[in-house]
Amino acid sequence: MWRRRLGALLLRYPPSSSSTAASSCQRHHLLPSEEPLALNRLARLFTSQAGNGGGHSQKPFIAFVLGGPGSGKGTQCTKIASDFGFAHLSAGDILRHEIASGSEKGEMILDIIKEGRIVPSEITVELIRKAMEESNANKVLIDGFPRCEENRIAFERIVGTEPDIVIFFDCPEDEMVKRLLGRNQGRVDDNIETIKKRLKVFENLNIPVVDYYSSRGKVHKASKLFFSAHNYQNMTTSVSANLFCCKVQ
Ligand SMILES: Nc1ncnc2c1ncn2[C@@H]1O[C@H](COP(=O)(O)OP(=O)(O)O)[C@@H](O)[C@H]1O
Ligand SMILES: O=c1ccn([C@@H]2O[C@H](COP(=O)(O)OP(=O)(O)O)[C@@H](O)[C@H]2O)c(=O)[nH]1
Ligand SMILES: [Mg+2]
Repeated sequence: MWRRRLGALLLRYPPSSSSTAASSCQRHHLLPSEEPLALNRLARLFTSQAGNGGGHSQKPFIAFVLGGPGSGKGTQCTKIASDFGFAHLSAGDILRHEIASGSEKGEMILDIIKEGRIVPSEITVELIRKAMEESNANKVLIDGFPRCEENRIAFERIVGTEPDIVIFFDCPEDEMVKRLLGRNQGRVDDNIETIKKRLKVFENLNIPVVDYYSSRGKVHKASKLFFSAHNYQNMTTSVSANLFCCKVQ
């Protein structure tokens, strides 16, 4: 793993396309703090990772994707993965896959998910590490992880690296509840009792992770763009590009 370079992204999104991104943001009336930086900043972000010498070119570019339950992480990751050529690793999906395997570990994970609690870090990190290795990708979105500071510390210890960026979906609680109740995927945790618990866990344990990475200048916040069903249905490549550029100062 960690072998291929990041150049493909730059070839696909040269700085000259920045006017498309800018006009797209104007259409969506971003607040000043959420205005996109030029696309060449995005290009620089990736160039600096790709050009960081032998050591760095051997590890993938890692984006943690965080946000409350129902904030749109999975939906947007699918788009970003297809627009930017990232592998999309959803921590929740990986855990549900373990449940489906019928293993003893899976039974324990199911009990935890039903209650909206967080699965022990060693289990999740090991499953993510394996999935990263199997994907052999040079750009990875890790969706819905780390859920708490202990998760974050375990990832850094076991995988031996930090994320390059963190994308944070900042969505109002009432909107998240509405979306979860309408998700219709037959999930054991999309019921109002568990949703209330998940929202508490998000506030108390996940927000500190966002704050930690904010203080390290790694967080890119996406908010207004993703609230309306209209924007959601009309999401385009340039909007995904803006997402990467809305950096929290
Ligand atoms: N911007 C949006 N507007 C309206 N509905 C959305 C939007 N983004 C996602 N959804 C819907 O909300 C639900 C939760 O989205 P999902 O991507 O699964 O969120 P998360 O992974 O953060 O829990 C899904 O049914 C999805 O289709
Ligand atoms: O790193 C993770 C990711 C998920 N979960 C558990 O899996 C559930 C569903 O996670 P997922 O990311 O699928 O939910 P989403 O936020 O996308 O609705 C969470 O509530 C947790 O119980 C966990 O323990 N650790
Ligand atoms: Mg999800």
